[in-house]
Amino acid sequence: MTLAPSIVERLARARGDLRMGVPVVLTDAGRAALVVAVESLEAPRLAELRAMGQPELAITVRRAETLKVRAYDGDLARIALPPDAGLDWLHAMADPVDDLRVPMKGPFQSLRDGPADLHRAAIALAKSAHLLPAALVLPVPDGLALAGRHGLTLIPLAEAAPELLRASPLHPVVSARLPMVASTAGRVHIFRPEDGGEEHYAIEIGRPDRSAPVLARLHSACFTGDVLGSLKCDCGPQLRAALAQMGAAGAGVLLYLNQEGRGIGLANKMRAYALQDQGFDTVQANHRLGFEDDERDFRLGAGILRQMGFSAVRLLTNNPRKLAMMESNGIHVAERVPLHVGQTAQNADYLATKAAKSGHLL
Ligand SMILES: Nc1nc2c(ncn2[C@@H]2O[C@H](COP(=O)(O)OP(=O)(O)OP(=O)(O)O)[C@@H](O)[C@H]2O)c(=O)[nH]1
Ligand SMILES: [Zn+2]
Repeated sequence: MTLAPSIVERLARARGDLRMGVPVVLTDAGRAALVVAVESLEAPRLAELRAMGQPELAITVRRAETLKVRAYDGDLARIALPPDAGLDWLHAMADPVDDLRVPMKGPFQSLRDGPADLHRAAIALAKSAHLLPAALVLPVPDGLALAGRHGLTLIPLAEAAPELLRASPLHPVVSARLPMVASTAGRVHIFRPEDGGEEHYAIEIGRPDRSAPVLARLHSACFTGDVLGSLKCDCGPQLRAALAQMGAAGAGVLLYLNQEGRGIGLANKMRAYALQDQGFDTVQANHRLGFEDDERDFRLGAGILRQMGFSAVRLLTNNPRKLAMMESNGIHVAERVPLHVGQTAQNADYLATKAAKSGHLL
């Protein structure tokens, strides 16, 4: 143990830096770049980056499809920043809110030479900071010296890549009894990830037998549905119905996973809702923002169940991806228990889209 922060700690710092609009230095195989998230970039830093060289805009292939930008790097596109492009142009490239009003922002000069690893890592970091997935990347000759001179966080990709790929280990923090409407025998367990990310919760009802499949639900946080009673989705009724079913059975475990908006964060989910008001469905809206349909990592649910001593579940869900992810992460799904509640006039299209495009079972 040393006083210097580890790579996991520096990655947590980098996420905080990007949210604050502070550049981060990424290095890989002798190359280096200064990276800022477009969403949090401000004019003085943009001017400084321009004065230092030729910044490149990195966006996901999803966003590139909407903008009709050529993508030569598979999952992403790199665009040379046009000489006259200012902050407004960059924000419009990242944020689809005005796409319909101002559909074409080109012509674009997509870059195809050279590796895109630093750009890819920049987008991954922006996503994990719950920002729009767009970054400005400025190649620099000596990343180490630059980071040292300005006190910037330095991330060597060779060290960071395994950390970005693995599910962060979670540690139990505390648990306490919680009598609830659904059951007076409730207990809330808090789990904290090592990577400085969101905490997740397990709500245990009764004392489920660890040697038999437990009635379980993986619930993804939905502030609008769970708390506000939104009629646009079925999350609130699903949450309450799952707890009620566990209460009636006398045993069960509900994981409340803080993966708001299928992992894109509440601000981005609200951006998706604004696009839905323009006529796009839930999947199209995510794509226009530059995200995949579902950015959640279900491995952490399996990890929490294992830590709590469960190895098999009767899973309350209509989502086949959850079944597959449980099995591939060492939790046997003995049974799928369907959970159809909370249909409203306002969420009929949303539920139909989930069945048609996301494979949800009816
Ligand atoms: N990005 C985005 N997220 C949404 C939208 N509507 C709901 N969510 C989020 O979706 C998550 C719920 O996931 P769902 O796909 O509805 O259901 P599921 O949990 O995968 O599947 P079930 O187990 O069958 O309920 C929550 O995190 C919600 O915040 C939307 O329109 N856009
Ligand atoms: Zn919801």
